[in-house]
Amino acid sequence: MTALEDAFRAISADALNMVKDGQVIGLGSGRAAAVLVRELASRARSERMNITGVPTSLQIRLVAEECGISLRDPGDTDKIDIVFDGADQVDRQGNLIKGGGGALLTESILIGMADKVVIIADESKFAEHLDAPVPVEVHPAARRSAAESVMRLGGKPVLRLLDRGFPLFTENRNLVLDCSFGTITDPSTLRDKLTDIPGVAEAGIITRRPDTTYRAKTDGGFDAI
Ligand SMILES: O=C(CO)[C@H](O)[C@H](O)COP(=O)(O)O
Repeated sequence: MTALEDAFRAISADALNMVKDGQVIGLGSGRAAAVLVRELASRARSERMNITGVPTSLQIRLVAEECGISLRDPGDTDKIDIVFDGADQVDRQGNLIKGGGGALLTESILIGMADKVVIIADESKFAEHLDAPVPVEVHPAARRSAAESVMRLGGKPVLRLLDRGFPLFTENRNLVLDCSFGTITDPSTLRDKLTDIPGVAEAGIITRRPDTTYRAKTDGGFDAI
């Protein structure tokens, strides 16, 4: 196990102190979320807590199923007690870039319905301002028109491809444009402009400030903001 995985496990142990019996828990996607989900399952078992997980992707659903967490579909849920998720970048104000795994639409929906948002990211993801490419989920019929609109906003869109040049399709059968804007000084306005583009299902900028943000350190330690 790497020091970073140690840090994710230590963070999970701390973060799971927030979870109470009977709660509905949003399960984010990615590596940090996968560590937390495994810890959640073992905590729920050892403390005999009855927890319902709501997965943000098939990736995390598979992890949760393997651990025996009982699950509910996002579409059957209107309220989540706590969502635990990762992030691709975190700025000083707590704005996030998400969608590195292509699960941005459901992640954003769960963050929107959660009472509490907890983010776990390694220290390389923290920056003064957001400047990483913004994943933008687009309907295939808007592949070109949405890319043109992104360019008019000053962005450089790149269609996300898998190995051998095959395009990535999200679980919603959409495409992802990874859009570079340089330094993003006004994430909220950029998010609004991107989500206004016809055919855009979601933009991977989250402006809801997390209740807790954990920073995993490469020496195995962590801190919380
Ligand atoms: O937004 C996401 C998936 O769409 C992930 O939360 C994000 O990519 C971070 O993943 P990891 O913990 O593997 O670095």
